[in-house]
Amino acid sequence: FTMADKIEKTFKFVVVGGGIAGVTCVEQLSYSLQSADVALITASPHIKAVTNYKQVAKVLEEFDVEEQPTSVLEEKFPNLTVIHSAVNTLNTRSHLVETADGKVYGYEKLCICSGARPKLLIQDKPYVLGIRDTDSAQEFQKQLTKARKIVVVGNGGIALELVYEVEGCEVIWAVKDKTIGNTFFDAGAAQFLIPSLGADKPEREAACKRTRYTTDYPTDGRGSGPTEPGSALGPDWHRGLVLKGAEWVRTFAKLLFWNLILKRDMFISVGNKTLLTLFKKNFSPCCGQASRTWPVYVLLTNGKTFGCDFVVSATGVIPNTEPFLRGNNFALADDGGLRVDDHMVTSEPDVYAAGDVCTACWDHSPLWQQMRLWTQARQMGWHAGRCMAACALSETIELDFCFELFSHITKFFNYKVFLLGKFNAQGLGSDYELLLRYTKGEEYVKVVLQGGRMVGAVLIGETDLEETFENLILNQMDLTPYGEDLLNPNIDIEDYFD
Ligand SMILES: Cc1cc2nc3c(=O)[nH]c(=O)nc-3n(C[C@H](O)[C@H](O)[C@H](O)COP(=O)(O)OP(=O)(O)OC[C@H]3O[C@@H](n4cnc5c(N)ncnc54)[C@H](O)[C@@H]3O)c2cc1C
Ligand SMILES: NC(=O)c1ccc[n+]([C@@H]2O[C@H](COP(=O)([O-])OP(=O)(O)OC[C@H]3O[C@@H](n4cnc5c(N)ncnc54)[C@H](O)[C@@H]3O)[C@@H](O)[C@H]2O)c1
Repeated sequence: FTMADKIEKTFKFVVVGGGIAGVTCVEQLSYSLQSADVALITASPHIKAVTNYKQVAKVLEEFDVEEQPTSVLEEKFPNLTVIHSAVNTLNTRSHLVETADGKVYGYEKLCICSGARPKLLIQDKPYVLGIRDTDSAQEFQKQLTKARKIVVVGNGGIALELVYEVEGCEVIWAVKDKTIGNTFFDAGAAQFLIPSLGADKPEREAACKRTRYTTDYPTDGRGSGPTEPGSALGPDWHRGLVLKGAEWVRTFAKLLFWNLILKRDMFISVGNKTLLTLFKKNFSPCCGQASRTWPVYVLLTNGKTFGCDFVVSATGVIPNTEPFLRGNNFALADDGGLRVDDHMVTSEPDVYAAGDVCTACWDHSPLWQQMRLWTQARQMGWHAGRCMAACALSETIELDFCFELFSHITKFFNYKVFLLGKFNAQGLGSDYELLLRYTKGEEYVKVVLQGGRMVGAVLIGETDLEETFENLILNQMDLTPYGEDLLNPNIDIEDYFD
């Protein structure tokens, strides 16, 4: 039998993936073309839905994210069919997909929203864990309840959240960069945040304008199996998970500033007895743990060795492209994502992609960059849905305004964080100026100026400057006459520009 002999049904639109990108795309399609047959094929039994969406300013947005049963979507959109299975094969020439249960579906237009998975330094379960979906977060939590010491490798969003949240367990944080949080922060912002690592956490968390991740009901292992990745966790994923180690005492993360480079070949994971013995002979004890043996040892490139219960590899993501590549001719970007143009179209005819699986390869606005984030997954899914519908109706649409300016609202170490534009002067070379305002423990404000115009900003704490700064970046006003008054706390900057 060929795939074509087994076709169950042909849909006008098929979307693969029940994460934020796929669900937003499906909603957009089902809403714009109510008579069109739409199918959502997803490996995970639940979908991620955006709720309480709020536009904070012109591009800054916030929303909650709920894990919902797929029936909620089907009830809302009568033209939608949800198929619970993973896509195993795609044939772009015949416009067919085959799922893990052997069923074949035809499509006129397809959107791939299969997300990404952790880029683990080494595959060695249960000693090396990645965190992506509900199952992997629960596995981490389970292992942590028995752990006395863990090693966290990586310096991005997940590592930052973990070293702050984990309690009752010693944390060795292996950072290869000179400062912490390098995917979001420069050295100044890192310096501002570091004292929070050693401080007691506040009893009540500060109210925070950020997207929130919730599950409606207790997670009980209904999640997808190991070969079927679930949707990515998102903001506040650790809320509701007790992240306590075995000793049940509050210790603070140990920040080891040794400028480590942890390369795959230097990273020794030991389930292997020979290595363990060999290793123990040369093992130079540290942190007063001389007499203990550990399930796994980690050798860092600075020559230090640490024993621990397990390692968290929080070292970025790899787009989930594999099932779609065989036999097709997709152009891939350097980061492994499916290359898409400004209409979210891949290099294969009638195939679109959105969210973490794709790489935005259009000419970006000078103030936007792709980061694999919740907000961008929503924006791309929405834009892909609009483009697919417009194409079916022979209409043309422009790239949406949200891609004009990068914006991200989040929270680290219990501080509100707003990132705008070229917040770390990305790609500006040396042709920029920085203005800084720093009040220890309260706020960190950084403005990036180029040619007297604001091109980026980092706001940490309760600054209330986000809307004004977003405006100043979007309108590209010459700010030279205001000089350093721009950040003068005694001047109400909003009145200034009204
Ligand atoms: C721990 C953690 C914390 C995060 N925190 C934040 C944050 O605070 N702020 C923020 O902006 N972003 C955050 N992110 C990033 C954010 O979650 C992702 O960028 C976003 O969820 C990506 O959405 P997506 O729809 O592209 O992919 P995913 O959410 O990964 O969804 C992919 C979907 O595709 C399905 N799928 C995969 N392969 C197949 C297949 N072959 N066939 C059928 N279905 C398939 C999966 O089951 C899943 O439903 C975080 C990520 C993690 C892991
Ligand atoms: N609050 C938020 O916005 C938030 C929170 C968590 C996760 N996320 C997103 O979720 C995704 C996954 O998070 P993540 O933290 O794994 O990825 P990330 O891309 O944010 O960070 C990866 C980190 O790993 C480091 N790294 C890479 N290879 C390494 C190696 N061999 N040795 C040591 N360090 C190495 C990088 O320098 C970088 O600091 C990202 O897209 C991230 O943006 C966002």
